[in-house]
Amino acid sequence: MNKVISTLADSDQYKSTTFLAINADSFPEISDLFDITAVPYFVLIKNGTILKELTGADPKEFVSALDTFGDSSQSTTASSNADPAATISVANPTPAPSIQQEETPEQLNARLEKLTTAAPIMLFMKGTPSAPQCGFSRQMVAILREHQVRFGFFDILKDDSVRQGLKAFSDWPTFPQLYIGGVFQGGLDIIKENLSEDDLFFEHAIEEANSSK
Ligand SMILES: N[C@@H](CCC(=O)N[C@@H](CS)C(=O)NCC(=O)O)C(=O)O
Ligand code: FES
Repeated sequence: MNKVISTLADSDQYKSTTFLAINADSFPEISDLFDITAVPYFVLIKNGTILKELTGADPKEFVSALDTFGDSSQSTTASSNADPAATISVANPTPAPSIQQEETPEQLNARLEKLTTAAPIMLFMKGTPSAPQCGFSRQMVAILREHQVRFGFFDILKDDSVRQGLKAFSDWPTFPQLYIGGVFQGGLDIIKENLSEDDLFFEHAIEEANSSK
């Protein structure tokens, strides 16, 4: 999405749009303001009003939102994103369909597919990296930070469908859960074990994910 955003920012078509990217961890007051519970997260703002909030890495959806709301008048798009070596930002989950329209298992599956690939490395955790709600999630964040791994996250406490659905999706009953390149890697114990066998586990897993694209 970083590439998508910078391409759009450079194009003439969106020259009246301001693209801003922040590392949510460095600006907790902004993350709090937008109630960010996942990352990456995008907010479309015009004349001080939030028009749309998006999560996940879906360039088509992003451009279509821009085209729906953007016009030649002044508009601003804030995109959350991160500095290298820092935890990323934010986000409300892709909102589940409204209550009248119960989410079907297929829709949930599609949503999980998107969420698990929303960033190259995605952590599904209890709480947020800056405020983990469980020791296991806290430890996973500490390990990722110690290895200077840049990651997106999703707070499963904010969405019970994702919390329960992901257990079946990954065939793993607990959180935290780490995904690299959309591939489930394991929970805390597995990641610790992988690191004890290979200090460069993250680098290798990322390489593997890139080469199988
Ligand atoms: N040994 C586990 C620890 C994680 C764990 O036991 N998580 C529990 C308690 S936080 C959990 O997610 N339970 C299911 C749930 O809360 O939905 C690991 O390696 O990740
Ligand atoms: S929330 Fe109780 S052990 Fe994680």
